Amino acid sequence: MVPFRKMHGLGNDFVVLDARAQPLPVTPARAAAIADRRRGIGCDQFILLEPGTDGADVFMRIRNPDGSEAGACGNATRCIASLVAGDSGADRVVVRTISGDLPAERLGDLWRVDMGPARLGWQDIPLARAMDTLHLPLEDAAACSMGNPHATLFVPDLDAVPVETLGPRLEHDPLFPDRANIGFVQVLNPEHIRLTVWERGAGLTLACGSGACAALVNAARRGLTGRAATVTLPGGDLHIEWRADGHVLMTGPVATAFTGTIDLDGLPQ
Ligand SMILES: N[C@H](CCC[C@H](N)C(=O)O)C(=O)O
Repeated sequence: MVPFRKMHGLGNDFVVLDARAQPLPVTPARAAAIADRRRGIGCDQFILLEPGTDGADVFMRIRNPDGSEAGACGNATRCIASLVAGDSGADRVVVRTISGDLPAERLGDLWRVDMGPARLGWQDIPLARAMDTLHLPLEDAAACSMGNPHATLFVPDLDAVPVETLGPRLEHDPLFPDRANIGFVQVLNPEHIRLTVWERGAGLTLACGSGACAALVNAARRGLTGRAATVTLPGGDLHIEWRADGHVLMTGPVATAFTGTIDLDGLPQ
């Protein structure tokens, strides 16, 4: 039996397994089985902690409920920073992902993460061919990478958007060879936007940290907001700042819902 921790950031929820002390046999199929909300524990992302090396306190591997691997997860980064800090009492933690190192810092009850630079080139996202990433020939979306692919659509009324039909259609559009996370944004004012995200490999979530970063960056590139704003998601608020050096800072809460144990050997290979 292996202990797990169920955490969430604004209702974007995670099952966390800790393989820092010894490796755990978690295949993509097993991660998907754990993420299943009826047959498993249930989560938007499955997180495996591996040992940190040279400058990183921990390595965070991220899987979606469909078993696919993700290069970034903002809400999980805050949760994992607080979990790792809980061991040592540290106020600063470096979380390494397959997309790079993410320094995180405690700010009272909240955690702020340097999510790295927003990448704006069409190859960075990636898109299928060379084009202006600020105006895609697909619903006039804007795209950028936060270590994972994001497209942002600007809409006048978020409540009128059929996210559950449009989301999966755009996620799988041939314009996105690696698929994409699809964010729907309503700009309330230059310091405040609303966002709902249809996540690649996960579907509709209550919050998406990297999606909030991408939404603010794309809104600022369009001149719809300044370089810092509150992003209101269905699960609550994040504060996002696109720093002058291109790095994006995300600030928000962390929570543990419960802990338990799971029999990995009982899961499909
Ligand atoms: N919930 C995460 C993003 C998961 C992204 C994943 N769905 C992908 O395939 O890139 C966040 O807070 O940033």
